[in-house]
Amino acid sequence: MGDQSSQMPCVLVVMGVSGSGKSTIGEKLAAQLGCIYEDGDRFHPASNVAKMSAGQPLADEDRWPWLRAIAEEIDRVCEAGEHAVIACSALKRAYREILVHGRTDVRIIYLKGTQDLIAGRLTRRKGHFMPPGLLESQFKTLEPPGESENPLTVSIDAPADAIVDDIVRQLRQTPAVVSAPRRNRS
Ligand SMILES: Nc1ncnc2c1ncn2[C@@H]1O[C@H](COP(=O)(O)OP(=O)(O)OP(=O)(O)O)[C@@H](O)[C@H]1O
Ligand SMILES: O=C(O)[C@H](O)[C@@H](O)[C@H](O)[C@H](O)CO
Repeated sequence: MGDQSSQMPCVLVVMGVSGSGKSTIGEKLAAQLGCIYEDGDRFHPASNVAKMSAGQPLADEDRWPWLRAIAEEIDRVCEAGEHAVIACSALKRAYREILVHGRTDVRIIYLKGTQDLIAGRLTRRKGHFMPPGLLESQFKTLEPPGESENPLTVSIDAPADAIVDDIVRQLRQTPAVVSAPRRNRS
């Protein structure tokens, strides 16, 4: 990550519903930071992609092995001393727990937008396996990250380059690591 590596977490997980811009923003962000970009979709087993392509939402059971594979990749990147931006919908808190648990050098970036805005973008998107019809279930499943997860949240209602600038500015301003748990004072 060039000069910025010292203040950047090892892995930035770009999360949000399908169509929120994870790939678009994630690729540009990685280019700006000078690190690798990885799309979480490549860790899906073929059965998951087939299910989504057929218009069926994934269940928790479908997502656990996929999330564990991404967590393994996060460990590999960090152990190798690399930096990466990884796109992963990570819709529920329990899913993010798998990606973040015990890893202090991972930061969540939440791409926040309305269903209307994203639906419009998805109907215009071409050549992607994910049908726009699954957006409603993505929003039903979504648990936006809470404060205790120390997310970096950005509005997606802006041009992609402006969103990336916003993320980089926030990364510089906020501490990467959640503060240590408070000691028991008794
Ligand atoms: N800030 C933006 N302004 C306008 N269009 C955008 C913006 N960000 C993304 N898009 C467009 O919206 C569509 C969805 O973006 P993208 O494919 O990056 O989302 P995603 O979260 O990676 O989706 P999925 O999870 O389904 O792979 C694409 O056609 C992309 O070009
Ligand atoms: O958790 C999920 O339902 C899936 O990961 C989806 O979010 C897709 O992977 C992605 O959005 C399509 O590219």
